[in-house]
Amino acid sequence: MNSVSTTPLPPATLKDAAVEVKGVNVVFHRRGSEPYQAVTNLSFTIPQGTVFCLLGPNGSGKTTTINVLNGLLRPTGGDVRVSGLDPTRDRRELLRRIALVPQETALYNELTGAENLEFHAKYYGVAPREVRDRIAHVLELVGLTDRATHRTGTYSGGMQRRLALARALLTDPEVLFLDEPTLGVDVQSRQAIWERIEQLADEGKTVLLTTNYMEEADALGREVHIIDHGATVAHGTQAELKAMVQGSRVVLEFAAPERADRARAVLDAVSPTTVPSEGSLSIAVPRGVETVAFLRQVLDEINAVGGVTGFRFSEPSLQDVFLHFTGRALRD
Ligand SMILES: Nc1ncnc2c1ncn2[C@@H]1O[C@H](COP(=O)(O)OP(=O)(O)OP(=O)(O)O)[C@@H](O)[C@H]1O
Repeated sequence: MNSVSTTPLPPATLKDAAVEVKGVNVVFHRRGSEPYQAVTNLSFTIPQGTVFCLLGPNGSGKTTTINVLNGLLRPTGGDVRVSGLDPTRDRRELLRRIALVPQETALYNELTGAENLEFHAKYYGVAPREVRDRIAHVLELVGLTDRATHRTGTYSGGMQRRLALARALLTDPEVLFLDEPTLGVDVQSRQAIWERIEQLADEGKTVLLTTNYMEEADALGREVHIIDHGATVAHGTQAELKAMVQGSRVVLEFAAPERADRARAVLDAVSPTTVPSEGSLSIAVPRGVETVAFLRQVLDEINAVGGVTGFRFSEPSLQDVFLHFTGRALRD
């Protein structure tokens, strides 16, 4: 499942690049306020048949980038190609080759799952003789065959997201854009969606997904591109990104979340901390001669706060990479 690779990325050639983004800028002009630069000099290439994660906090420009790629938004500057097409100029042709799963699933809650798919298939011109088979196929893919005749208003959030994915697959797209595909989804559905995404890439489809879940970016794909305030923070395979962060981390577990909060206030002065889960803190430990002195200082500080119930070392996560480059946690 986890496709972390330690080998460097081979350069994508123009021939096998499904998505190319070069120096893209997006500036929004908002009435009564200064122009707002939502995307700054963004560049990346996605080879065909791979999964690519755009990881960033809320408001970092992920949806804006997706809108540029599917031709909804013309960039202020830069160059974009999707399946070799210019998304705004060749939008009609582009829409035949791509599919988008937006954050809002926009299903018809009064219709059943199968009826939602049928409506979409007809709207997007799937050949009538193929509609039934395609619907059965995509329902099977997302594991919703047995709920096909139920109204989607009765589906859980995770099931609605899976149906939205099925809907996008009806037209057999070459490239799929998934905007935060597991936002607010339960753990089981999340796992099912991750598996489908990897399977799609194995079948030759190209998938760009946005997320602000670092676990998602860790679990999926060949390359992660981290953005903040619309600009690139770092990019590479998961292993390459983690290798950019020097040293191990110490994770401290506390008896209660309030204790962890108090310790964080104290320890942030020593080294920026992250919060892997409520009631615990993760602190970067410098390598080299200062390691022992650093650990002694941390232990002295938390001894004063009290309430520590556990202590372990851990290797860097993508959260740590984000913290390393921006000075703050992804989800702060
Ligand atoms: N049409 C618009 N006009 C003006 N500002 C906009 C417009 N669309 C987005 N923005 C601003 O651009 C920034 C990036 O927004 P965007 O929706 O791309 O972020 P995001 O990373 O997808 O966030 P989230 O994770 O919350 O979905 C935000 O500050 C947002 O308010």
